Amino acid sequence: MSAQIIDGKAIAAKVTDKVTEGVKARIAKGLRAPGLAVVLVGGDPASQIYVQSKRRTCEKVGFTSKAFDLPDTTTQEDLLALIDQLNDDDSIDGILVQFPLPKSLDETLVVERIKPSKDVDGFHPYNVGRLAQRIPKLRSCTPRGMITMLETIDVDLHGKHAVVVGASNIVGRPMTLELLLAGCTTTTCHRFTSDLEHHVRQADILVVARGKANFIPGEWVKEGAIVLDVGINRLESGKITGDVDFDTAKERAAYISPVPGGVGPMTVATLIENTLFACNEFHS
Ligand SMILES: Nc1nc(=O)c2c([nH]1)NC[C@@H]1CN(c3ccc(C(=O)N[C@@H](CCC(=O)O)C(=O)O)cc3)C=[N+]21
Repeated sequence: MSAQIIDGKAIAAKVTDKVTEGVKARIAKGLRAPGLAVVLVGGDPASQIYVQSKRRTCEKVGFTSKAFDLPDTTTQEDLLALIDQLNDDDSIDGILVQFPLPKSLDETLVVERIKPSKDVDGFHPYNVGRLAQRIPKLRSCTPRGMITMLETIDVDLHGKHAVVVGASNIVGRPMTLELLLAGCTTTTCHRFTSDLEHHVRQADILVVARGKANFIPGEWVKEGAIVLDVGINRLESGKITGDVDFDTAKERAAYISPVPGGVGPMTVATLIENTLFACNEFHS
């Protein structure tokens, strides 16, 4: 049996269509369009591609998108001053500062400076804490996007064993919190996990955010599992691949998300969804 492929690109398109409707509804009521500020510091080529895709999607759904491209030499004070200015700007509902930042800048200070109501990445400790206490407001885009993917599958998550491989602040940890909120029993694996294979083999829901091609062999995937692959690894051939050995995993899984065309597009769609939410809920 071969798994059903979870088409992240198609699900993301549905999400952004819904946001387009939401923007139109605002305009029809005489309200302003939502505004997203996208801040990029330095010229990392991968970041430039992601940022472009976010800006393009903003325009497609009718948002006002403000681009800030700052040089590598930007100081901490300069960046914090820009965030203060955007926090006070009534035409801006969401502030996205693309990560990773150049090493001279402190990502924690930056995240904590963004007003929680404009934190459309869902990285601020306030928003992560809300999720941890089952009262989410703005939710981290990649984890929330994966929950949207799971909602398209006819499966009851209650009591399912979800195993998350990776414990980063932006994906692994908030994904564990999302799955816990959804009623799963959760296991989080990380660099100190002693028997990764044992844990992965137990997973009804397997989420992998490790950043290493073919990190999870298909034979480890439980028969009938749902597999969500967050990895984006560029091979020497130029091809992009995930963290799971897709070809063998798809023979065992019931559902599996591909790379590209899986979780990645959902991240962008959720950012857009979060910006409309912030606009309607907090700023109007
Ligand atoms: N403040 C901040 N927020 C982020 O959300 C954030 C960030 N920093 N830094 C980098 C990561 C990475 N990320 C991706 C977004 C879209 C795709 C995406 O759309 N990928 C496509 C294309 C892949 C490709 O061709 O490169 C796909 O998987 O099909 C991937 C990765 C957001 N991130």
